[in-house]
Amino acid sequence: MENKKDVLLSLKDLEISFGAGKDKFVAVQDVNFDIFKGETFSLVGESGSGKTTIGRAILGINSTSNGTITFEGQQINGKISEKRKHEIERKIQMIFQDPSASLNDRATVDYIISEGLYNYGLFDSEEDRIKKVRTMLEEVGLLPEQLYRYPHEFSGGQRQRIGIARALIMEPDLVVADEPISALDVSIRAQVLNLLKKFQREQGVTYLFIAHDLSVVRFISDRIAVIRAGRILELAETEELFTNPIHPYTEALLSAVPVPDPQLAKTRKSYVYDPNMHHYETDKPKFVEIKPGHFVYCNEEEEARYKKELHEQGQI
Ligand SMILES: Nc1ncnc2c1ncn2[C@@H]1O[C@H](COP(=O)(O)OP(=O)(O)OP(=O)(O)O)[C@@H](O)[C@H]1O
Repeated sequence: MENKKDVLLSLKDLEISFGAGKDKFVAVQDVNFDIFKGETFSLVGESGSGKTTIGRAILGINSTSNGTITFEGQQINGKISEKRKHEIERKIQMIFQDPSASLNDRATVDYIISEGLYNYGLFDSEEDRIKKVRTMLEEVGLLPEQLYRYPHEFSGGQRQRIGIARALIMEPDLVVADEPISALDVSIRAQVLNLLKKFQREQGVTYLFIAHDLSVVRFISDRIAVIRAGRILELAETEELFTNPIHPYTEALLSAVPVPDPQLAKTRKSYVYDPNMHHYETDKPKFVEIKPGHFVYCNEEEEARYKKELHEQGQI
């Protein structure tokens, strides 16, 4: 197991905008976080909050308008050499939400899983390549004899397994998993999450897991960042976020998470978040580390109030 505190990816003051002039739309701003080697870091927020935009910027698909993305200590946004770009495209892989749309339906499973191996010459001989692909198929719970089938011959869950095989065969350091289970049948979601965790244990791969639902990420994440309207509002270790949420938006999201215990469900407060309570343009909020490892986006007055409350509760 690698030291979890080694930073693999770092986003600093990241801003991503679309359009220009009066049509300019800032989709992501003030985004600051590090992802440690070997962890599962989840980015959670409602539809349109900017999760996919951040994931695509890390992969180099979206360009950034401000700030830096650093991977293995080197900046990867903005101008980078073709050689470095090629290297990163192997090291950072993506798993998509909709396995039907993301797999080429005219290609066999063998071709889909091998494509990256061909692009990077990651095999010694044809025999070696087939062996790698067969082993990977078994690793994701499919049968080696299904090698020459086409994606439409598989169920949704099996197609997602093909998508996972295609990403993991590249032995990436980071996998951006963008809502990898939300298009799947509820009954097979846990299996796919377990499969992702298995690869993490075996290969030490790091995940940036994107989801719109906190309950999905609770059991797989080491740390969670909550995003709303392009800004990260809170970031903490998973249990810390669930037991001691600080930002009112996180509290509102958590009050929507179903609680299995009916008694507990009755006593839990229900929060409604009013976005107008924050005046970001005039307040100059910052992403402040309120407790060790627990960050909240807040202005000075909120910071003082949060700290006072935590002090009174004996948390700091
Ligand atoms: N290419 C683009 N051009 C213009 N606006 C865009 C583009 N891509 C994304 N946006 C806008 O940026 C915002 C963030 O979108 P994004 O897809 O990142 O959200 P998301 O949190 O991933 O949502 P979802 O869960 O629906 O995928 C949205 O308002 C979206 O309309």
